[in-house]
Amino acid sequence: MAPVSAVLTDIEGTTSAIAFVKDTLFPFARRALEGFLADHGDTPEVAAILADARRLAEPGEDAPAALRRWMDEDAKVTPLKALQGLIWRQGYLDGRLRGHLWPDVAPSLRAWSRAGIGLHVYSSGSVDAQKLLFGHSEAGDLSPLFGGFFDTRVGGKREAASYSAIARGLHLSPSEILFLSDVAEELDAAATAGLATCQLVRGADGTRPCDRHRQAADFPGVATLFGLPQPRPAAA
Ligand SMILES: CSCCC(=O)C(=O)COP(=O)(O)O
Ligand SMILES: [Mg+2]
Repeated sequence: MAPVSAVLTDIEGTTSAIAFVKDTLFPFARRALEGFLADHGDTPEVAAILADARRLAEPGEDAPAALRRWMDEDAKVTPLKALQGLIWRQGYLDGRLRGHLWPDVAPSLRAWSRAGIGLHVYSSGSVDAQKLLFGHSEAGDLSPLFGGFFDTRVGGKREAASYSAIARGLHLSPSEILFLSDVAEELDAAATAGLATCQLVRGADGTRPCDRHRQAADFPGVATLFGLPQPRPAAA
């Protein structure tokens, strides 16, 4: 096993509770959708997202209807993810949203970063949404810890080619990168591309363990398995 020089992490189910994404973030965007489109639909950024949505919509379906359907299906479609990121921005900036992180995550990320391990994110949530979640997290602004942010623009999370592209983008050999996720199909794709993998099996999220990959209950457990530093003990 090559030593780990970089960690690539998923968000939902890995750094953050599935319930935060499904019960807080998604309903926030759903409630705000119509008003946001009415207020911002003419801006170049939102107009480009709507054009992309129309291109991917079913025949006869308009962009708002397609966006609502994708929300209902939890579809990982790039225009929906881009729009959700823009809607969440308002909530993060005015304090209605704060990014949930499991308590073990921030201390471990800080320890790994101090040790020179590169930290990167790969989520179906848009790059903007990733930066907002880590920038306005319950543990403060963690965005400076991360070097790279990747979303579905690089490809789907269940496709090996996406992980190869990320490794090329980071100028690293795939075997130096440790990918963390709760989802077996994502870990399978990463392993096919040659990345090291570890499944986060978080009891509170009801993750189904997958014995094709090494498993940890939290980030210190990942550190133990892969020889990464442990967080500093909390001050008494
Ligand atoms: C960037 S936080 C929102 C996450 C999100 O929109 C989502 O669909 C979950 O994707 P993940 O790849 O982090 O499981
Ligand atoms: Mg996940």
